[in-house]
Amino acid sequence: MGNTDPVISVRSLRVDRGGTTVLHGLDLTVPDRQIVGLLGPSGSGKTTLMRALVGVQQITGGEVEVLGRAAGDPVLRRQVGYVTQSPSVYADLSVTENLRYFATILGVGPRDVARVTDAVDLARHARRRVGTLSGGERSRVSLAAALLGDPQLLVLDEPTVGLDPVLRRDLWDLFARLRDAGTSLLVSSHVMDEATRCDRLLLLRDGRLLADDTLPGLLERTGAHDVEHAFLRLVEETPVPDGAAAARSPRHLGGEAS
Ligand SMILES: Nc1ncnc2c1ncn2[C@@H]1O[C@H](COP(=O)(O)OP(=O)(O)OP(=O)(O)O)[C@@H](O)[C@H]1O
Repeated sequence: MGNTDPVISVRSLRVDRGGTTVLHGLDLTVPDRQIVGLLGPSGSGKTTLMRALVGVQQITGGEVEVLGRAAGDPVLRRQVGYVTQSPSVYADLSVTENLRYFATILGVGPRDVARVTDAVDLARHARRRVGTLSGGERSRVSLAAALLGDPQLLVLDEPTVGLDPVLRRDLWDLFARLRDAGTSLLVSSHVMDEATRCDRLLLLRDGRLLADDTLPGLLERTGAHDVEHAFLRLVEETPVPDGAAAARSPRHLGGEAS
């Protein structure tokens, strides 16, 4: 893979969950060494797309390529770090104990534990049990675990949810440092103002991509003054596909399997 190749390339991706189509033929790319924001309301399909990228989601159709390989290829295990929405670390172990445990699974050494502890600025809490840390500190432990294999790509599912503005800013500063050090990041959020921290944006709604653009490009194209209004304009402009209107009618509400 050359330096200018995208780190993620998705073609005609379709995913059905519980008998319902939740991703409707997505086409998108994520460039190397950028922070790409995956923005969309709750239920728009962000987690499903991320699961497909890391190879844990069964897909109905299309192709998903990550770092030049099919998503889920075992070689990608160390090259792609994935942080899910729910905590993936043990509350009753210390920061270091957690990281040593995941380092053993990945086959990396203690030097990497120290490296990632410093990267997320948790050295002073290294001996604290994770259960006693704040929400933001706990998120950083999960992120540190994802950084252990020195991944080329980080896939982060709503990492700032529930954090106060200061912690959110600190975490976005950390993402920018990781990007500057050569990592590519795909970060999902339903907080539209986090768009300002991203190099590019993917706007998702009801399992369809409304935009794949930079923030300035998106604002210019829609004539909106912020991403929230750009999103609303795109929703107004986008024709409702056949079947989608019926699927949203009250008769169908609550009838979907989960
Ligand atoms: N296991 C499942 N079975 C059936 N439908 C599911 C399942 N998991 C998710 N869905 C549905 O798929 C759609 C997309 O869900 P997904 O979790 O990908 O959205 P999201 O954008 O990540 O939402 P949030 O921001 O709330 O996490 C939703 O309509 C959801 O109800």
